[in-house]
Amino acid sequence: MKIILASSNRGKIKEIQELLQAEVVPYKDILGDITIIENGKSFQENAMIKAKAIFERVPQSIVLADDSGISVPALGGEPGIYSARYAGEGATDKENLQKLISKLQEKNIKKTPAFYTAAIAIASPKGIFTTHGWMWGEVIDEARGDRGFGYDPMFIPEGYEKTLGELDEEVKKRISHRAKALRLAKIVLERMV
Ligand SMILES: O=c1nc[nH]c2c1ncn2[C@H]1C[C@H](O)[C@@H](COP(=O)(O)OP(=O)(O)OP(=O)(O)O)O1
Ligand SMILES: [Mg+2]
Repeated sequence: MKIILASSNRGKIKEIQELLQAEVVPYKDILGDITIIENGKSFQENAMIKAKAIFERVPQSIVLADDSGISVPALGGEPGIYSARYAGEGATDKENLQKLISKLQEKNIKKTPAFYTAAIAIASPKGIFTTHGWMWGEVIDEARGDRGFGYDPMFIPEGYEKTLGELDEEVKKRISHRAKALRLAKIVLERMV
């Protein structure tokens, strides 16, 4: 079964290709660049917007989208659904990470609880389905290590002492928000054939 991935984030594409035991093709390989406006009010809405935008252009296919981000309760839940544009529209991963580090530093917070959320949407001829996954841990006021992507160098998962930038990639594959949401998505995909 071929799955079209409605994402242009390389870190996500790599993780999803490794986690789903199926042929996963990024939409850009089929359709080229498309601008999708993520103006939903939740991770779930944004995942559905992305999945539908690609499905409309390739009907009869199976399209999977991921909308995700990190939330810090001590900062009122920031950046949440705005994670990709925290440092402004078109900001890089490094700029967003630096902005979150600066916010913690401004408040003299060295370490505070945080969680990642992933919403997966699957658009298919059988309808649209969504799943979620979460990963709890803490964020720190500096970046350590260069594994993973996005906010990973400042995120320490619960039960560990190192950041996802430092930990073996196998750890993230086992416990991440995306891994958990994809485990549920696989159950949906099994019923597509
Ligand atoms: O496991 C993760 N490890 C580190 N950072 C992460 C992770 N998961 C999401 N994030 C961050 C990256 C980005 O700042 C935002 C996702 O934003 P989001 O709109 O879903 O993705 P995106 O714009 O990068 O790619 P696309 O929409 O094409 O899938 O949250
Ligand atoms: Mg996005």
